[in-house]
Amino acid sequence: MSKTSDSTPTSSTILHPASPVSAAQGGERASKSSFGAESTMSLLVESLKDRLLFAVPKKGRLMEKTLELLAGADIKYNRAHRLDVALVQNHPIALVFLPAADIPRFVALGSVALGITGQDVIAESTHGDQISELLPLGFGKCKLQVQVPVTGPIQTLEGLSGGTIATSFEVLAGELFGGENGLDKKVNGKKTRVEYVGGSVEAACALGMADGIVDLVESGDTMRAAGLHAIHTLMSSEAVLITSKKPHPTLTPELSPLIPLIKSRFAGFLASKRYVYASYNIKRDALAAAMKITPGRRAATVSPLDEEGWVAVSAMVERKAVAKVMDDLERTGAEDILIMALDNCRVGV
Ligand SMILES: Nc1ncnc2c1ncn2[C@@H]1O[C@H](COP(=O)(O)OP(=O)(O)OP(=O)(O)O)[C@@H](O)[C@H]1O
Ligand SMILES: O=P(O)(O)OC[C@H]1O[C@H](OP(=O)(O)OP(=O)(O)O)[C@H](O)[C@@H]1O
Repeated sequence: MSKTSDSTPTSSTILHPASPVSAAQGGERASKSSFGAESTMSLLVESLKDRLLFAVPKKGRLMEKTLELLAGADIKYNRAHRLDVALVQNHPIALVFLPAADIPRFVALGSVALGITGQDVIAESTHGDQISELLPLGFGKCKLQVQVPVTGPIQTLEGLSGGTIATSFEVLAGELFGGENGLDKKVNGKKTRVEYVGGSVEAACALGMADGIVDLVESGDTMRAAGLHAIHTLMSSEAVLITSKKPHPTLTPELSPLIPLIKSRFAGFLASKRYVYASYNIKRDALAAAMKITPGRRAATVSPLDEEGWVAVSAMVERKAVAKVMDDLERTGAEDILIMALDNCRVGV
């Protein structure tokens, strides 16, 4: 995660000044002869006025899954090369492509109405208390953990107090050790040094620069490869859809309904990836046992078969459990067990 400046962003600062565009062309690069850069930029800023601004990660792990989510929600846009703003073609929305680390500030300060970023980024941001989480998105899952060398002399949080910690999460690490209820006060009063490192944090101990680190863990491969292990978890994190707790200045009655609409579309698309649709036939006297295996999200659908004593059942089943569900159904006497992927759905949020 990179350090970010604290300047208050405005519409014009979210555009990439090196890529003048015409609003009429929906973000296509303008012909150089038609406008000066200033006028095309003011044209595009002008076109943002009647749109809901939605900040999304411009690179890294969160970007790919976010683009899938936008496609699943039928949010169509053209993004010109090197431009950090894209006008959505089928809704009054403008996408703003920003580093994940900057998105909480743009949302909290009202430069954009919606955003997608990691919960760890929000917690690290000094604007975290102004952010409202609308929907967990199920990707970007990781943990923020305190890690020390497996064979090192320090194996406890208390042992780290008064030493040196390397991290990209200065605020959260600082609070853990030096905060009002931090470890330093409880253990020995010595101040723990928190050194900011922008990347490859796991190398800090081996290079003798720190006694421990605070860093993200997803698979744990990096931690183990660096001869480290976790001794404390500060938080778990996943990507979330966020908005500001304060009413957004540009949310007109026309634009406000877009927020629940986007949330509902995202929730439905995410559910369609999490669940599959199961259908099968079973004897009525084995139905009770089968219902325990496929209770459905709300309830299963049961309909009589055109054969005495048999019923057809359909229910949504978690994709990750589907193999065992089919085994259990088979053992219960179910036949003609079919599993169908969901292209999309709406689940009510
Ligand atoms: N293994 C991981 N390493 C870093 N971030 C992860 C990991 N797994 C999930 N995440 C989530 O992704 C976010 C980083 O997203 P992304 O990579 O887009 O940010 P970035 O700033 O572009 O990357 P970088 O941290 O490399 O600069 C983290 O804040 C966290 O929420
Ligand atoms: O548990 P893992 O799956 O190994 O992932 C965790 C690693 O991923 C991130 O590093 P990143 O890949 O962003 O590179 P960086 O070290 O430059 O931040 C993070 O800083 C950890 O080092």
